[in-house]
Amino acid sequence: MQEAVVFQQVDKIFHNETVALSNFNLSVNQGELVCFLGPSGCGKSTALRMVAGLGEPTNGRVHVFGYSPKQLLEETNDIAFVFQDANLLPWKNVLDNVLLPLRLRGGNKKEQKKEAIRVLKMVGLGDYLKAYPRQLSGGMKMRVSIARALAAKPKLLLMDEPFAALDEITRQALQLELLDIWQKEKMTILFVTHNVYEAVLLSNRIAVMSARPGRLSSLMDIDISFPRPLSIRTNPRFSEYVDLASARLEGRSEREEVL
Ligand SMILES: Nc1ncnc2c1ncn2[C@@H]1O[C@H](COP(=O)(O)OP(=O)(O)OP(=O)(O)O)[C@@H](O)[C@H]1O
Repeated sequence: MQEAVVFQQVDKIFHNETVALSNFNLSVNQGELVCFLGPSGCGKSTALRMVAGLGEPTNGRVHVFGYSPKQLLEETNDIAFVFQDANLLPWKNVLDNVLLPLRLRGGNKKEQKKEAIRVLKMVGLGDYLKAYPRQLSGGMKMRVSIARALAAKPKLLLMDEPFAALDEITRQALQLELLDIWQKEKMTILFVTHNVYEAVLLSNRIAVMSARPGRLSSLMDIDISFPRPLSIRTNPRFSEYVDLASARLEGRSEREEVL
């Protein structure tokens, strides 16, 4: 299987001498959905931002599809980013928000519009193309943000706690939609969360990180088949993975773990 993202002995030390990552190693294969799970401040966002070309490692290397992230960002549309904040332009309607990055890039306008409408329908916003951000709920804004990322047809989607600010029902709906989209579009997804349930529901692998300075403390295969309906949460195997991930997150010893 081809590697999508590789962290090789990555250290990140900020100017104020904060050591955010120390000897961080991880290899993600194409088509995987990997969650970075770790305590607050352990360097999850720092790691993700480096993959997006927003910040360089102090030592070590990050490569994406064999290239440096900066090169990939400048020369291709292979990477898209979804943040916790939907970051929509309030004076543009839903369709235009999704179209904006495509328009900036140039190309066939008709095709771009067709693609923007396709992804907006996929995230359940087909009836809201002309609505403005102020007319949308938090969950709908996040859907627009996801649609905007998908419209670029990225090979790699980076998501930094995209559902953290949402209520539980909306969060669950979007988690399932994301899994559905991932299966349809077959891209690689890196997803940052500190929510153990979310990590187990979404991931085919979880990269558990230790408290700062962040290292990879454990890699967990989540061996539960897709599609995963919400009812999976009542499955004993799901609970076992949640217990195991929690134990690893808290740094408890293997003997105390459930699996
Ligand atoms: N630009 C910066 N300058 C200095 N320190 C920084 C900078 N960005 C992040 N840090 C520090 O690096 C550490 C890791 O931050 P990061 O945001 O990557 O953690 P995180 O795991 O994503 O946290 P959270 O789950 O709370 O969002 C933190 O101690 C943070 O204060």
